[in-house]
Amino acid sequence: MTPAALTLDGITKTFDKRPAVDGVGFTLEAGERIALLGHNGAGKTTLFKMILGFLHPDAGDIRIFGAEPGSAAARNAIAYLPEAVAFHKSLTGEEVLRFYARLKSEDPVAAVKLLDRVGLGEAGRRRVGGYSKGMRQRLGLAQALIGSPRLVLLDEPTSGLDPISRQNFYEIIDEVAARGATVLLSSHALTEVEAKTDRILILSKGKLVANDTLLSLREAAGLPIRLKVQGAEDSADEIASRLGGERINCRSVELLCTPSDKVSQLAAITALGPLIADVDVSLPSLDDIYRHFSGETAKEG
Ligand SMILES: Nc1ncnc2c1ncn2[C@@H]1O[C@H](COP(=O)(O)OP(=O)(O)OP(=O)(O)O)[C@@H](O)[C@H]1O
Repeated sequence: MTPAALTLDGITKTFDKRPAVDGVGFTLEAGERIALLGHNGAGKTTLFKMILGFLHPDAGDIRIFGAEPGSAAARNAIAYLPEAVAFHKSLTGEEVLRFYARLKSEDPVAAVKLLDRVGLGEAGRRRVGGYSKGMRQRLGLAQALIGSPRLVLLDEPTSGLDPISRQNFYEIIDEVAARGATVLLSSHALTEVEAKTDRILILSKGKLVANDTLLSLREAAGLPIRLKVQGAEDSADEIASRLGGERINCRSVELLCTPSDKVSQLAAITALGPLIADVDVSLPSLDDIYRHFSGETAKEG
């Protein structure tokens, strides 16, 4: 049986008697794109450092394609883009990639071609000291992709990128996953990862409080669906009295319902005919779901 890309089992790491990572376990398969979410200090970077073999867990087991963190097999499989990526300022983008290609025993010519892929083709001969934060981040991504890694760890990779660069970044992530690599990225940009990843892990105070697809997390959270009903002229009061709900401004009424009540609630709205100008249906966002799961642990804490 082929081993999973990454397996964590009961991982715990304590600093100064405070658990930074507390009994975390999950498995990632080849070709998955997974978002790791959590507040500042939730333990995301500590988890990455243990997967990379930079830190040793106090308890538990980590396997990268069956290999121990830090072993030659694990290091060959993994690529990492740290949160604050830094390169020698006097080197050009091309020189940086050639340097890392040699470190990884990979082809420097193929590595330099990655500059085009991250939109830095024209800046490749300029010194990194003159790059913007977004350009350094893209160079970091090119560095991480040298040698076609099978497990790509990205720590807040899109911070500092403008909207077009972010889009371009996720297109590259899609390509990397499509050729079978597993991508684990940490982020605070919830709306951004919502449509761009296959599965979501939420860390709260070092504990893994959610591990599922957005669809399943939405179901498990049981958060209400919001129906914003816009009335035709002067009909908001009548809509509110016939359907219930809350007037949110002079023309609109907001109703909350469960997923199973949605269709019957929409039918009741439609039955009001000319009183209704428009209906807007909002499912709980990843923001709502994130707050739901991380809030539960905060209460327990
Ligand atoms: N070397 C260290 N020594 C002592 N405490 C540490 C060390 N590294 C991390 N911590 C603590 O462990 C906890 C988790 O930190 P970590 O950097 O993993 O969080 P994070 O989720 O990556 O946060 P952020 O989103 O702010 O980057 C924090 O309370 C942090 O202060």
